[in-house]
Amino acid sequence: MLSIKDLHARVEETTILKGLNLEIKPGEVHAIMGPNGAGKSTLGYVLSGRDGYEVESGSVEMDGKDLLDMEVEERAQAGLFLAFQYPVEIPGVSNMEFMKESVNALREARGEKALSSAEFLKKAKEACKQVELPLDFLKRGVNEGFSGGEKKRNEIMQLIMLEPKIAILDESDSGLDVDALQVVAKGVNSQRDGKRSFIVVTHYQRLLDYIQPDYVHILSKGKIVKSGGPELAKEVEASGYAWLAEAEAEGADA
Ligand SMILES: Nc1ncnc2c1ncn2[C@@H]1O[C@H](COP(=O)(O)OP(=O)(O)OP(=O)(O)O)[C@@H](O)[C@H]1O
Repeated sequence: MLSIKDLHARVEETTILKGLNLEIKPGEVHAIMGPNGAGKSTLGYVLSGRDGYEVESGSVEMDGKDLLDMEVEERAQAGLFLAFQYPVEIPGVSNMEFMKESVNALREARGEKALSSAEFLKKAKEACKQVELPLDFLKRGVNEGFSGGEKKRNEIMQLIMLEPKIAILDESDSGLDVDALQVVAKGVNSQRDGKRSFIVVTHYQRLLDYIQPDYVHILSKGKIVKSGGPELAKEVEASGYAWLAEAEAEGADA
């Protein structure tokens, strides 16, 4: 589904991703952990085609198509969903208008019929209920005045509505209280259908107690240096990242 090969990318003059490889098959959940500044958010931004992030070399294919060659909207139309670490506010545009436009644009791109207002509202109400957001949120400006936890619930609501093929959730546990964390995890789990894939960027093992990943990867200095199963997240929780520096020192000595 998503195949990242030897990806090198820079922001401004600094190369951040330095040979990143990652293969994601349909239905898989991959957790990405790693020290601050490792390049985790950069990976999400590069995949989503954010301005200012320049690919130097390597390739990213989604369902066999060159993702890096696509415009931002084309990436979304191809089925990529990126939940930003700090979702943007769009004052003056209601959540409802924004979501309806987005959902129908994607449905059109998939060759599906646009949802009528009534159909959209029904689906949106169900999604709000699922993430425990009051319906009033649909009338508010996009992310306007939302608390951190509300923004995250809103993102998961968008995920449920947009039905992407692959979702990248960045720092999904940042600032979330335990209840919100569980709501987010429940929302994600409800979208796991054996076909949809997820990349979950997290610092904390506790999120992975609720969202069971198939694979855990450690990103350090712009590349994945270790991959394993859920037990790898438990190791990180227990012993931090000191072993990374030791492994690098050993590598340098060898
Ligand atoms: N505009 C920029 N100009 C120069 N360097 C940048 C820019 N944006 C990000 N960086 C650098 O890129 C590196 C990787 O940042 P990134 O946010 O991807 O790390 P991260 O692994 O997500 O970190 P964290 O866990 O702290 O969120 C950092 O050293 C950061 O300072």
